[in-house]
Amino acid sequence: MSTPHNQANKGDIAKTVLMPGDPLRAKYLAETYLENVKQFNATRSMFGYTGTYKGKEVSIMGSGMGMPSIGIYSYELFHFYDVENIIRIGSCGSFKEDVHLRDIIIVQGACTDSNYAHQYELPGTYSAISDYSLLEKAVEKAKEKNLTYHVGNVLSSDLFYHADNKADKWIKMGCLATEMESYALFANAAYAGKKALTLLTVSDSLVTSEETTAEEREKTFTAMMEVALEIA
Ligand SMILES: O=P(O)(O)O[C@H]1O[C@H](CO)[C@@H](O)[C@H]1O
Ligand SMILES: O=c1cc[nH]c(=O)[nH]1
Repeated sequence: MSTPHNQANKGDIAKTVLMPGDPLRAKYLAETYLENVKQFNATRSMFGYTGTYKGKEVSIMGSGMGMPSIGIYSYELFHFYDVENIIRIGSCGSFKEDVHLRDIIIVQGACTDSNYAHQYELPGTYSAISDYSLLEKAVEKAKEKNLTYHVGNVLSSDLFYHADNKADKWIKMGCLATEMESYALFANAAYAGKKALTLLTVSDSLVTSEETTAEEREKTFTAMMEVALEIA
């Protein structure tokens, strides 16, 4: 079998998939950390790999940028490839003075400016949250590794470049940072009865305007990658 976006056969993909937005971050992770690696997807250059980490089977696949993109890939993984857990490993822009470059955010919930949940025709507003068992494991691992981490709410935005800066209102509501995928991932997991979590590394700050390079975002957010691999 295959889908329009994934050339894997059923059985090629592990029960747990780590998903960076950047397919080159997926390639870097697979090449750096996995043993017995097999590439299962290259359609649209959205690279996907399965291998073992400390003897445990795990897959890594890019999600692309934004909710429509992760919406497609995660839907297919959950519904057509029997994937049980997806752990997004992404970058984000900090909203807070005390959330510094390279800190880790373990995402508890995601707010959004998108209408992704409109499809469910709910009689209200859907709150997208991560799976608590995965979140708890990530917190324990981050503590064990003595990492600087924050747990909380983020904004999943349709926008990277905002015509009008409305961040202040999200900051007032307690969002720690902005990224572009978690709300759709959590909603897809809930709809499929599966589990999802997002780990983020702060790549830039909307407070101080500090930023990391594209290459740093691809290859150096290893603390987050290692937490994800350890709990997979
Ligand atoms: O680094 P990734 O995982 O792609 O995540 C963030 O980076 C992209 C924007 O540069 C968006 O996808 C955003 O969510
Ligand atoms: O979506 C994102 C990701 C990183 N930095 C941002 O400002 N936004």
